[in-house]
Amino acid sequence: MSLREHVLSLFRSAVGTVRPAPMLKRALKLQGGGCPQLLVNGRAFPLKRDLYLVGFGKAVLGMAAAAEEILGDHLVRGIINVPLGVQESLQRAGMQEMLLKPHSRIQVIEGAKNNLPDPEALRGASAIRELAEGLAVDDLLLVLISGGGSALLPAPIPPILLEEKEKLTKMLASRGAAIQELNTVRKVLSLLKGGGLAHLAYPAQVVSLILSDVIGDPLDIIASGPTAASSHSVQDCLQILAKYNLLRSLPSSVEAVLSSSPTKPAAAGDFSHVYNVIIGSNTLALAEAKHQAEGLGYATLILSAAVCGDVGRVAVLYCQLICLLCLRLAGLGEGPRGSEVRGNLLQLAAELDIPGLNMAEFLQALQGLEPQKPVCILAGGETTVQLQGTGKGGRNQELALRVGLGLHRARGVEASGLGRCDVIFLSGGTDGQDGPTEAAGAFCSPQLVAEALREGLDAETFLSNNDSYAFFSHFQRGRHLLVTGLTGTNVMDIQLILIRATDRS
Ligand SMILES: Nc1ncnc2c1ncn2[C@@H]1O[C@H](COP(=O)(O)OP(=O)(O)OP(=O)(O)O)[C@@H](O)[C@H]1O
Ligand SMILES: O=C(O)[C@H](O)CO
Repeated sequence: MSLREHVLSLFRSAVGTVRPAPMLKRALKLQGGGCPQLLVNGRAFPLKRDLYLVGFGKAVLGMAAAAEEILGDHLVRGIINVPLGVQESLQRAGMQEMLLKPHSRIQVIEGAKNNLPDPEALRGASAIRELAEGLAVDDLLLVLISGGGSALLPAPIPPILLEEKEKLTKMLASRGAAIQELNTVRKVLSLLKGGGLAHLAYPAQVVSLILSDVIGDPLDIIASGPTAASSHSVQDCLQILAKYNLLRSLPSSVEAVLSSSPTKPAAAGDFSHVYNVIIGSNTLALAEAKHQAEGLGYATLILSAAVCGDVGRVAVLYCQLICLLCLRLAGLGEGPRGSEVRGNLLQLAAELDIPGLNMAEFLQALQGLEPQKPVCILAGGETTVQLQGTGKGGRNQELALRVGLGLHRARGVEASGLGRCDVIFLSGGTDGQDGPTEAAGAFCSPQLVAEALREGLDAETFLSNNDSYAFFSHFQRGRHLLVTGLTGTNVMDIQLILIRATDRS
């Protein structure tokens, strides 16, 4: 198999493991018989009375279909809020397994056009709220949560109006607020976020199955943590509003809610009736790909599942890493060039401040890999692109093109080692859609930019207009685009590097 076939198969296996059906089957089991119980990650919850289901998020339809299959007649009723048009697109894509059966007990409400809260999402949130409020002590509420859940579960605290909350969210996002900041504000202004849903469901047992689309898998940030204890207070919210210069332009309704909010977050003890479990994440996807890569004979290491920061700087990090791996395979890793590249990597890691990444330890682990084996490095996370141009692209295609350009330049450096290795780099969105394009991402090699120049395509010109999709669609008629179609899941993005010594026989 070629490197290209390997890299595609590894990406597919990473995504496959966090698809709704396999994920739900791993996490959730039903033990029937006289005293039926639900086993969630091995923990038993007796089904004493009624079992209900609610859910909200972009991947929740497939999760609900898989859950209903497992729960069968034990499920009394369910309500899920999912993105507008998702049933039709899954139908069109032939993904029947992600759709509910005709006589499903789960009601589907579609809303949140363009990932923004709207009256439909509000209607769905009210229905979920009513269901939760009506639960009794021996009931069990299964909650399915995935990315996009914040917009799909709007419940502004009165007198805040939906439009006011939407406007505030939009302003924060357009001023560059990170998801952690955005959701810290959302939690304080909502009846259901920040643990609100879990409170309303009390005294029923609440079990939440969560697909994480946030770096580090923070329970209180993913979909704004409707069943998680919030670690933030109203002061944190005020600080964020001040940072983005919004304190003076707040509607009076928001001011009223902020001034009457409790100053301390709820105690963890208030959540003793709740079991939150992450059933899918970037970390899990990378672990599966690692397992597969080892099976294919690669010496494999995971760099991090939290790679974030400016796409340009992240591209430099990957280029330097590839250069180091090539030097190593060429037996030049310990020379002056190797030391220089290691120094660059330590500096870049410090600058990017990737949560949990210890670059010195990673470099140490690299040295311990079997020297003759081909190498596979896995990573994941979400970069940021500051749009300068008017072109079409996504952060994964932009990253792949930038890495291609960096490797092209590095090939010119004496004793780079790149000429002695076959290299492939892939970056892809696990949801199957990178930005507003039909591709999930793209791959590159050190030869890509030179080959494109021969076709009259200048990578730098495309990059300066954020036009990575146009570049990859034209180059070799799209051969380097990663096209998977919608996958029905989302655990951010994945990057894969495969390197082996060039066969000179
Ligand atoms: N022309 C472009 N070139 C590069 N990146 C782009 C371009 N246009 C949009 N983007 C990036 O694409 C991202 C939005 O796309 P996408 O919907 O895949 O991501 P998202 O909003 O994080 O949603 P999800 O979490 O569901 O993947 C933004 O981060 C934006 O910066
Ligand atoms: O819904 C949200 O808040 C984001 O997708 C993060 O989970």
